[in-house]
Amino acid sequence: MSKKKIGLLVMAYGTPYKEEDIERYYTHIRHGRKPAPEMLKDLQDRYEAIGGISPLAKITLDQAKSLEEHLNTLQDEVEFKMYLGLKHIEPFVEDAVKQMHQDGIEEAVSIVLAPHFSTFSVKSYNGRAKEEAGKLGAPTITSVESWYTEAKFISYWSDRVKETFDKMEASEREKAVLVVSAHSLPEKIISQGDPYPQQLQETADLIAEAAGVENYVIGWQSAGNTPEPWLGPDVQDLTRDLYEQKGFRSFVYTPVGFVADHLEVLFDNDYECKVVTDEVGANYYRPEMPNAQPEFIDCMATVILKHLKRN
Ligand SMILES: CC1=C(CCC(=O)O)c2cc3nc(cc4[nH]c(cc5[nH]c(cc1n2)c(C)c5CCC(=O)O)c(CCC(=O)O)c4C)C(CCC(=O)O)=C3C
Ligand SMILES: [Fe+2]
Repeated sequence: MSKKKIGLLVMAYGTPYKEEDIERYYTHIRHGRKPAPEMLKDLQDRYEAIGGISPLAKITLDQAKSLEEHLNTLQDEVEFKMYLGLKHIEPFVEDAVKQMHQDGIEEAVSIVLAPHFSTFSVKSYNGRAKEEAGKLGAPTITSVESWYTEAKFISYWSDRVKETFDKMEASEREKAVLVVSAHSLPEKIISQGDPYPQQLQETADLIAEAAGVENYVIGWQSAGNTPEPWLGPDVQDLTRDLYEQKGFRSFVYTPVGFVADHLEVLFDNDYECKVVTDEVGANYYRPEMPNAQPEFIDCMATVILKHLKRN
């Protein structure tokens, strides 16, 4: 008898594949409203600054394929078949669910390539997937809602942080601070009881403890350009304040709300935060993102297998 097939729905943000895709991608992010020419230009310039286009499309696909392959080597009971579903560009989340349905997949497990739960991110991905599956009548999808407490996730980052601090001379280390960050969201999520800010704080506590780092803070980055208040402090302001008020001279940035090299890291950290550290004369460190490193793929596979055992 052949093994039971389980759909592995891997969901991620998505990125323009080529420069001409930037406008329609941005329009999709803005719920169908075209960006004003100066907003579009600003985004085009940021992509230009990181090499014209983001490496994210390739990395996401690599992560998803590696996860499928690794899951199929770790166990022999079921066969995982991967479907990639993106939030803001094709293949959309709905396309992936349609494809699973066409392929006769009856059961699926979904994971979002973002460790923390929020109503804005993980809930909307899973909501879209389940709505489409509901319309089609299949597959049944169970979802991993967050995975930031997975020991292999914490150790990925605490190992990188420890390596970074270990390379410093003792005198530098005394004046070094770890900045643990995620994508900012509108501040109103707090009054709505969203667990996102608390989950980032917990992540920071776990990483700092495991790495033996005493000086650490959480911060928010990449906030949207809208009049409403966004979660703060922003990592750039935070850098300046920590330099001026606390005397820190080395900054180690770990954007743990993301899992890949993309615009928000390559520009918002590696360019924007570095502008501030350069200006004040502080040292800038940003340990490697997980991307498709085997250690990280094994982390996500562990999360999936634990989830299936429980559900
Ligand atoms: C929570 C969250 C994550 C992490 C969780 C997850 O991964 O799901 C994330 C990741 C990403 N966000 C990305 C890109 C963008 N996000 C934008 C705008 C926005 N993001 C938001 C939220 C998030 N975003 C929000 C609330 C907005 C404002 C929308 C509005 O206006 O209502 C904009 C518009 C312009 C700008 O603001 O920069 C862009 C270009 C890329 C791809 C980068 C690349 O291509 O390399 C990635 C991985
Ligand atoms: Fe975003």
